[in-house]
Amino acid sequence: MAKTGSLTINSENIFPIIKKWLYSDHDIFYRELVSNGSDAITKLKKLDVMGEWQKPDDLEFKIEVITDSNEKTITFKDNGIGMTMEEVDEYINQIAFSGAKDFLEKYKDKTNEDQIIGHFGLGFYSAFMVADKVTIDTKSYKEGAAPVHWESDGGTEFEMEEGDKEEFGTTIKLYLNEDCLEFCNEYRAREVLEKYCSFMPVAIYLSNVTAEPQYETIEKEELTEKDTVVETIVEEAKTEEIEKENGEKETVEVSPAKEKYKIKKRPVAVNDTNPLWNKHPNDCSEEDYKGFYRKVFHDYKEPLFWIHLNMDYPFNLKGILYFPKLNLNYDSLEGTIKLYNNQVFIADNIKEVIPEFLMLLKGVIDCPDLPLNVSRSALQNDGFVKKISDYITKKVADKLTGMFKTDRENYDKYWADINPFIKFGCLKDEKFAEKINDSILFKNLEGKYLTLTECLEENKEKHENKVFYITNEKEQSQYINLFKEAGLDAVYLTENIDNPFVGYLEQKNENVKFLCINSDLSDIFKEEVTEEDKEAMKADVEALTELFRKALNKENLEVKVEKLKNDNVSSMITVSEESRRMQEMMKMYTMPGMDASLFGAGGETLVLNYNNKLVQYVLGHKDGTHTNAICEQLYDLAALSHGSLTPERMTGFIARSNELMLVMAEE
Ligand SMILES: Nc1ncnc2c1ncn2[C@@H]1O[C@H](COP(=O)(O)OP(=O)(O)OP(=O)(O)O)[C@@H](O)[C@H]1O
Repeated sequence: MAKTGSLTINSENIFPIIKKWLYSDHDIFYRELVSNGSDAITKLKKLDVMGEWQKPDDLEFKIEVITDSNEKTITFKDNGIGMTMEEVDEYINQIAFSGAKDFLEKYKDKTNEDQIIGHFGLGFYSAFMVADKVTIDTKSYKEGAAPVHWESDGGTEFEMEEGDKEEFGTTIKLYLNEDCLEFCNEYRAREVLEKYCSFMPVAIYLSNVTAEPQYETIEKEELTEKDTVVETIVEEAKTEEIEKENGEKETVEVSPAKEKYKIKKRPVAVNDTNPLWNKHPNDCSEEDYKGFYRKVFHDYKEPLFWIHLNMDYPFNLKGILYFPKLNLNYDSLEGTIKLYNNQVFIADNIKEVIPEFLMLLKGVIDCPDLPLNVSRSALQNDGFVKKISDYITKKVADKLTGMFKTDRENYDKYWADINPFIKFGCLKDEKFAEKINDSILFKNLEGKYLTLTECLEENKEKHENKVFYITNEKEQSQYINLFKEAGLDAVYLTENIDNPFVGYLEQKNENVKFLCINSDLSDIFKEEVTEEDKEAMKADVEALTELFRKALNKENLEVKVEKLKNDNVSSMITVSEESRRMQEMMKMYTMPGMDASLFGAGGETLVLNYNNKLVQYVLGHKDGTHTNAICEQLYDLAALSHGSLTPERMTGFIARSNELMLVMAEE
């Protein structure tokens, strides 16, 4: 007698809502049905271990996914625990369907922002998102259990009767609706299975009933009972004719006759049932880690190093985090952290669980204890989730500080790659910052990597509690040379992140001043000037200021005249530290194309070297024919070595340079 029933869900409202909910990842039913099969097998395995059931020796636990594009169906077949009729009634008719109802009630008013992590909690019912009709054929593992056939058209009414399934386990067949036919395409199926099921604990085999059968040839001794032989291939012995010493020819056998078998291609599981993160770190080789990285992230560049997370208490968490090799010019600074729940993929980069700065890394995290059937906003406020996230942060900091202490050579080597990550971490996470503080490095002019303490110590004599830094090696090359000549040191802080990071450093180290290398010319470059000298120069300074202001048509130009030790330097531009930072901020916050000088940035000073011959020439020939041109040229040269010229000034500079050369040529 067939049992029929209907659901108390109102079908008019459930489908539009659930379909909308699944709009972004409606492939998720694959994961739900495969993981139900995997759970059913895990349960049976447990019964075997407990001695309540005995696994037949020749049984291989597996899940088969069979696509049929002619019939427009997908079949999920497991040899797990199966269900009796009472169980189908309870688990499917009541629980699965009522789960759908609860879900509907809870989330019907929610928008996409409040997505449920990984969409857990709907399980079997998700089949109806893609299928018009679903059938279940199941048979419990229990002795003498009767098979059950269940079917439902549309997911609101069902029919259940005794079925004809012979082996224990469950087969679920989805008759896809017209909008979702893509899912019975074998390649699409493989793609989805690889996304969600790559590391599930039970072997998953995908097959396509409409595909041409595939074969492979094996050696005779490789044949196993599971193979289906289609043909026996007899390879004849191979012979060769050789010439004996006495000149006679002889035929010898080089390889004997042998038989090979053409067999049906052996199925290959789509998943790896024992992912590397589950193994003990001592059992994993460097090659294992690198291979796993390549396979999961399809990144041909080798990772720098990695952290194997392995925690049982107070919560269960396993995973591997890789520090990727960054190519700052081309790669966006975005990594991928894949989150799993008992080897079932949930989603990438769930920021509620994984600290934001760790998203620059690549890795996998499997945390079976995560409460995933709640919304994202609830996760954010969950104390347990916070503990997980703190644990991961701590482990990462420990790895880095450990390496700094015991393997400084490599740490120095990695610094160029890992520093954006560490700096971002310092800005984002106070606890991380605290731990990592003493392991932050600065690359100096000699290319050595120093900590802040080391840096201050080395330069104590020359510039106490001051750190000069370079933000752009090319633009600041003139200053770098001056620093080198004077035996001064500076550090490279040239990444985008360094701009906010300098602010952070100053905040943390109140007594240390951080100055951009072009912010002011240090006294070390200057000759000592007595008060009398200053008095004597005063008129010249005024004259030069006026000359340059006039020549450049810049009334407010700041001009400073210094006696620089290096008399080859004629002119330079310095930008006060405050103005430079202001400009950086402008760059970050103003619209592209907006001129930052509109906001009163500037703060430039033209420094002229009193010891330079050209400067002296200008002073001696205030009304000379070329004086104006020289003034302009000196300014442009200073601006060029400081950065760049505006398009107008560049055009003028090129024209003027040509004219000056002509003057030289005509002399
Ligand atoms: N392939 C299967 N073999 C045996 N029992 C199954 C199978 N699929 C589903 N069930 C039973 O039906 C129940 C309901 O399944 P459903 O997928 O809706 O929810 P769930 O797996 O319990 O939870 P989740 O919502 O997290 O998936 C399961 O708990 C299980 O007892």
